[in-house]
Amino acid sequence: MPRYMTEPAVKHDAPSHTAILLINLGTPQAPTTKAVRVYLREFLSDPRVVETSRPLWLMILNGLVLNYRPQRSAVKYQAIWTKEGSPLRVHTQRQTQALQKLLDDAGMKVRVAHAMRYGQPSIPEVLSRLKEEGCNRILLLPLYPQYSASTTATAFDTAFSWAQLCRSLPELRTVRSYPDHPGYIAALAASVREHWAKHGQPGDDYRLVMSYHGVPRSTLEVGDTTFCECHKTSRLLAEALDLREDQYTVCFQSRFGSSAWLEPYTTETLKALGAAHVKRVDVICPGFVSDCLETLEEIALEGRDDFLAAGGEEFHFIHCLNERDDWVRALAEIATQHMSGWPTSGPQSSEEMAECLRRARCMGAKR
Ligand SMILES: C=CC1=C(C)c2cc3[nH]c(cc4nc(cc5[nH]c(cc1n2)c(C)c5CCC(=O)O)C(CCC(=O)O)=C4C)c(C)c3C=C
Ligand SMILES: [Fe+2]
Ligand SMILES: [Fe+2]
Repeated sequence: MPRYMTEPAVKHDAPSHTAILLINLGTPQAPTTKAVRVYLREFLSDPRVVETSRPLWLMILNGLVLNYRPQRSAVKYQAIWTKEGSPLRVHTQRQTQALQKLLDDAGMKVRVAHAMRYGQPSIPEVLSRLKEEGCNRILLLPLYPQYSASTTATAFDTAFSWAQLCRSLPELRTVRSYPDHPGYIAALAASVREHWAKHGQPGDDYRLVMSYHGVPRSTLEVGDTTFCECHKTSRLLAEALDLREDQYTVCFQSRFGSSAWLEPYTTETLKALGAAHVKRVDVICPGFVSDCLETLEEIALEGRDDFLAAGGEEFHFIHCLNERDDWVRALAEIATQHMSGWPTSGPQSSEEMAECLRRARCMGAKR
């Protein structure tokens, strides 16, 4: 068995293309215990996600977590599942289509595809397809504005593992994070202002709660930058909205297991705000650009209950950016900045290939 993939026959005059690969987390195929177990097994076996010692963690995962969590999580997925499927998948597909249309309308010749880190369509599968289609410049653009080793780095690891098997490598570029991109911040601010226009301007007893997906606190101590990037986004969003420091709160949700995660926790924050008789909270989740289980269930349903049960009066959830025009424009800007120098105006013949053809050096090559 050859170690590296066999390449299609060389066509010296074949056009080469530029592609953007949007990468998201992935989601179960169905809101059933079985499908959620398959998804969680792949997700939670990733050493970038759970850094506990392997043998110990695999015992806990197989002996406990995969026996109990899939059923509980499936009930939560059922509460948010749509006719078209999982919200995370639906929004990622729509973002892909919207970005493709925007670039087409702008006259750019760039392919846009998406892949999921867990489940389908997988990163290796989509990279192989793009390569077969002649894309030899591929920009990896994770749909995570803030960097985290548990999301961004594992997506890149997967792409690079695929690349390690390629004989003829495409050019690969990565977008690490974009927590302060002006277009991203402006789209978030516009979504809040539109929400205020619809539900009334906030009064005195008001808090804009900015909730991000947490990670174990130990990862901050060893150099993960999630915490700082979340705070940077929050400060810029508050500035764009002219909010005073006492009008907004940053917190972290989705804690998994019993170790300490980034604090303050969203659940405790909402309960404390309710108990302190803050009349109204609006919750926005700037770290998620597609509505998903963590926003539609954990915040919009559970978070609401927590706040109201603790004594709060009015709770609103502000939807993720999803396929808002201003967000798709921001994505296009982020991608264009990172594709700088790459041909994006039409199918190109590689100069080296043309040169090779001119000199007839490879004319005898069978492949
Ligand atoms: C076990 C540790 C986890 C880490 C670390 C983690 C980081 C992390 N996750 C997201 C984004 C999403 N996570 C989602 C679901 C989800 N996350 C974990 C665990 C960790 N995440 C689990 C077990 C689950 C599955 C659901 C459950 O059983 O609770 C989702 C939603 C997926 C969907 O299908 O809708 C997203 C999105 C980020 C951004 C992040 C690090 C910053
Ligand atoms: Fe998560
Ligand atoms: Fe959750």
